[in-house]
Amino acid sequence: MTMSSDPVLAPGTVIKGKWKRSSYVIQRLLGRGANGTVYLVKEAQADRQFALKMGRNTLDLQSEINVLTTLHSQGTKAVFQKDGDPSFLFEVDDVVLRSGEIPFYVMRYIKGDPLHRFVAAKGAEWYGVAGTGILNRLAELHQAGWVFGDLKPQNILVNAYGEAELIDYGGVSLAGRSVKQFTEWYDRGFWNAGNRNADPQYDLFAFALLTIHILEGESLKAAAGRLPQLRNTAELTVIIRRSRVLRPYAEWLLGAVRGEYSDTRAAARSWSRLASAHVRQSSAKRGNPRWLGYAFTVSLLLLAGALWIALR
Ligand SMILES: Nc1ncnc2c1ncn2[C@@H]1O[C@H](COP(=O)(O)OP(=O)(O)OP(=O)(O)O)[C@@H](O)[C@H]1O
Repeated sequence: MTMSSDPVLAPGTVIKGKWKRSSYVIQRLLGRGANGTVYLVKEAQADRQFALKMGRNTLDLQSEINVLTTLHSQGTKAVFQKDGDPSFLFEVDDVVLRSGEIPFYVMRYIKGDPLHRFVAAKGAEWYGVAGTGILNRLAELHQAGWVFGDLKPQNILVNAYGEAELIDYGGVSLAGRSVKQFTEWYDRGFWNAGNRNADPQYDLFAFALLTIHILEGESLKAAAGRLPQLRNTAELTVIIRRSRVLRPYAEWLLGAVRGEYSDTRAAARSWSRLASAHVRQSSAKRGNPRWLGYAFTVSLLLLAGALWIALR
């Protein structure tokens, strides 16, 4: 939700932290959402670029900043560190603007497209690669005792190689608490498939629904429009079983919709196997050169390697 009373700061505006005294120059708007406005910025004294997220008022963003700071201090390394890159959370401070004192945080700038746009541009086959990255990120969070909550295409940025990063930690909850923020279509409660307690299965359900939405959007739209009492796992099972495009992932999706996975890391591994098998099969069917299939497999292996390095 964007408020018209919430003006976008112009390029060239300098944001100077009240406490830490660092200055950042706004280069352009990256996006706006319910919790804040995100800008591409450059350090005033150096050339490094970051993304800077600013709340609209004193209270906005505070809980998101608290979660990020805790994750950071817990050393949830794989979530926050990519080899050579600065940590995801770079700095937290307040800025004094005409509208009052506003909290902001500075994070790694992720060059990529939201998941749905990435798939629209590259083709459905690439969904498998991006999905592996998403599930690995979720596995890291779950292992650290957190649940992402509001998984949606806009909260996932994917680069040209299919590497996916989660952004927007505003919906993250400690496992065992209630989910703070969710998007109806991906929400277990909306589909009468379980409660809104933050558990790893909640995120895996959301991932499954996200997959159905991106690859089989019309069927999901029709089912979501039915009366609440008609929305259930049986309905989702029919969509999954009938869909040609979902077929490579059908068994995996059914498991996630039914809440059967107790270990996100194992679920990510089995997804990754399905994704590479699917790519190999479809490139063989189309008579594509074998290297094309290998290119996907290499992308998956690179993701796995990066993850292994990050977790060491
Ligand atoms: N680290 C980042 N690197 C690049 N772009 C980013 C980054 N963080 C956010 N963005 C962009 O800014 C947009 C808004 O960010 P974000 O989703 O964090 O805001 P929000 O207010 O929490 O949104 P929502 O209403 O979805 O909860 C994103 O959709 C994305 O396009």
